[in-house]
Amino acid sequence: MNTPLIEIKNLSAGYESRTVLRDVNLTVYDRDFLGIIGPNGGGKTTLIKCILGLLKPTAGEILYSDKRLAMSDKQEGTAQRSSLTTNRSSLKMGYLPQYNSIDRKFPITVEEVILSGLSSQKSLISHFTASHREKARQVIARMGLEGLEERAIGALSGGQLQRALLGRAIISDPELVVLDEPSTYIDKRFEARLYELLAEINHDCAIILVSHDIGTVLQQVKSIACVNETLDYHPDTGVSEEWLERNFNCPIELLGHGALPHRILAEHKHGEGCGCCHCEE
Ligand SMILES: Nc1ncnc2c1ncn2[C@@H]1O[C@H](COP(=O)(O)OP(=O)(O)OP(=O)(O)O)[C@@H](O)[C@H]1O
Repeated sequence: MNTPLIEIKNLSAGYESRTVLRDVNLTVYDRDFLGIIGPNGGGKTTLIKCILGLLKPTAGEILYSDKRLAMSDKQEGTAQRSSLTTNRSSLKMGYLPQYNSIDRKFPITVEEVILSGLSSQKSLISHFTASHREKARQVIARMGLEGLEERAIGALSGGQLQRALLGRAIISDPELVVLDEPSTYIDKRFEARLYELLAEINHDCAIILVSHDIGTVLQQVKSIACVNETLDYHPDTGVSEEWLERNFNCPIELLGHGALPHRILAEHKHGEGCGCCHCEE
């Protein structure tokens, strides 16, 4: 997993005149499983938007892996150039957006949502082929959505909709999948399956997972970054409570609880720079 897929250098970003991210540096590797945690409003989604090209950074740059560059150097026997480029489309990415950003009234079925993950593989006016539909059928089965193919997304439960959106994110066999809070609205039964699926996908695809659930994230990922205006990267999951507290500006304790560790916040005064979830409620 030593080949960089994405290199973020000295990135700053924000909205109008407000800077949300400052001087962020991060490398995401081939088959990495990077967890992104951080307090509410710390800039996690903003970072993802920059990676996906939905928001232009105000400073710095993002470089993306281009396998074709590396391949052509190999075939031509020329010296290997850097296979990183500023061209975002050189890297195949899938994206599962935050649940609350989805318009559930949009008249589209489960099968259509999943197929839409293959839109870049056909022209705007051509139809999906039989092999596209077969791929969608396999993804629907993998997501446990059989029987719901023709159902409109407005008539799905929150968990079913999340699964349809995850199907859309992975149907194109991306090199990187970005998941923003994937377990929100997913029931406990499917949450275990979700992490199994992610482990399977991770055999040949890198994953960036944004989550508030620190305990679960630490169990699943290979490396971790905390975003709170700046980014603090940890190459493995052996983070200390001190590391978490420094990054969250808030006391945090990690507890072992059965098979799943979880977090509690130690007694503290809410407000005034405290970024803990409770203060947002
Ligand atoms: N489109 C926007 N226009 C203006 N400000 C925005 C916009 N989107 C986000 N922000 C602000 O930028 C800051 C960072 O937001 P962002 O969504 O990146 O944080 P986050 O870490 O993902 O938060 P959460 O954990 O609550 O999802 C917040 O203060 C938010 O209000």
